[in-house]
Amino acid sequence: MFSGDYVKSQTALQDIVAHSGDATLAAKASALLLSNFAANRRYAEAFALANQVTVGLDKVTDPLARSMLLMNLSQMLNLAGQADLALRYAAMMEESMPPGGDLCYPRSLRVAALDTRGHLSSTSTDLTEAIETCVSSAQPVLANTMRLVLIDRLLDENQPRKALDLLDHIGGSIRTNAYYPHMLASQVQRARIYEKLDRNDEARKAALAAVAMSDPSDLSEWLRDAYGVLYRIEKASGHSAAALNYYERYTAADKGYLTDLTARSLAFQLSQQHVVVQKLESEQLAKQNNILRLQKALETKALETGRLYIGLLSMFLASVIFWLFRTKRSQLRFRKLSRYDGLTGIFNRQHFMNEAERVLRSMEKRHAPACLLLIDLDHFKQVNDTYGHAMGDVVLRHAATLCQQQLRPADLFGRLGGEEFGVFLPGCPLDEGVAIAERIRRAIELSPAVEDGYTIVFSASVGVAGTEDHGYTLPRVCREADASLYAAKRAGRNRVVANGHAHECAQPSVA
Ligand SMILES: Nc1nc2c(ncn2[C@@H]2O[C@H](COP(=O)(O)OP(=O)(O)OP(=O)(O)O)[C@@H](O)[C@H]2O)c(=O)[nH]1
Repeated sequence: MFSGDYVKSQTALQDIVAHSGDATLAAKASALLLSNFAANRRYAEAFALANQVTVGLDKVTDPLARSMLLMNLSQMLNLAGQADLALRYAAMMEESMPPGGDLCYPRSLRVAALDTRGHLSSTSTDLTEAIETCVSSAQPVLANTMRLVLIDRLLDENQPRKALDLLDHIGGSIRTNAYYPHMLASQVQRARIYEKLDRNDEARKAALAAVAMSDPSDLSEWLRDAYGVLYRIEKASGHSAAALNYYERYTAADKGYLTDLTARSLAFQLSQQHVVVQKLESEQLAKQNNILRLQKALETKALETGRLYIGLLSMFLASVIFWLFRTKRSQLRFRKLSRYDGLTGIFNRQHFMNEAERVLRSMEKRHAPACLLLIDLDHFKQVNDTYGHAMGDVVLRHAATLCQQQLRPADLFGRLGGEEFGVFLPGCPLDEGVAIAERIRRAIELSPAVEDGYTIVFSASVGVAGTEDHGYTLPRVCREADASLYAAKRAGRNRVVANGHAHECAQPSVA
């Protein structure tokens, strides 16, 4: 790079940045690359790299690498007219200097930034201190840079004599160091000084020397100023053609310089825009991520809540179903209790009567006959008295079973109380009813209850009444059947009586 092969040096530096794997080395290479891009007016790349380097600056701990980066950043930003930022980097560089470090660099950077800002005068302490620091730290090139700035200020302040003294003073050093920018700058300044001192021949000579040592494509302010001096001198001398020629060159150089200045500034602004856009994009991305995260959390919560609701609903439904089931079971149990006799499991009196009434209505509509049988066990008290109440229950259950065996599914059968049973035979004429009553009586007579080694022979009296004789009024039919039952009892028990007429009579027998 120092020998002027910028392309080769760029490739090498970029290779180091990308592949060295050494952060310190990469930082130093980046710093040099910044200089390289700036020197070649590749401002867009320079500022893009500057932004990149700024982001990673915290991680650069090596003092030399860090100060190289800070120095180049300060220079770059100053080049873009960003004097405040350049000052900040210069200050950072000075702060990070190890004790005994060379303060010439940060201070001269500070002066350069103050100069860009337009806050510098020939008496500024920053300027004089920077010159002293660079002289005492044996940095003649930087010391001369500061001195040339001082000469510039003296010229602006119309102190050409002082400026000339200083220029003569540093002339030897500039020639010795042979640093091209200084050689050019000192020639241009000499031309300006002589112009101010009305020493036009010397001014022309100095300006022509500056032009001669310049590259015609150079966009520096120095070349512009040299043409400016030449234009004004030729004009003052009345050399219109020469004056016009220099004026054209002056304006071209000025335009080139301003274009370059604008290019730097635009490149910087553009790079800042990229940074802003990137920041916005990453903020946007962060926001989107946040929204997605929140959405996910919300969905998870909704899912959990949904599950909870489903769980609660299921529990609620289960308890309702259970409750309904229990209620239904209780209902069924109560209905059974309210309809059936606890001992024998057949209809109780109430239910028997209700059902008999209902079926009787149906028979009446169909003009079909029906019979009512009232069955009463004979001398049942004796069974209880002889064998005990529990045995009496056995006999009652046994009697119920025997009766049921003689009945059809459509027949109604109930326990009307104590040892009395009722049978309602729908569609059954009286003679058939009597026959059934007789079968029941005989079954009871012939089937003693056997329990605990006892055989209990017992009998029953049956009263029969039919609709054919007594109509379809249940109380009446009941009354008639009861009368027949009473008749059967009075006639000696163990018999069937219908309409007051006894049927077959068997031997009364209680064991
Ligand atoms: N073991 C038992 N005995 C009952 C039950 N209900 C009523 N009894 C008894 O049945 C007997 C009925 O006696 P009574 O009304 O004098 O009639 P009976 O001894 O059968 O005489 P007749 O009907 O005139 O033949 C009483 O002793 C009652 O205590 C019952 O559920 N279980």
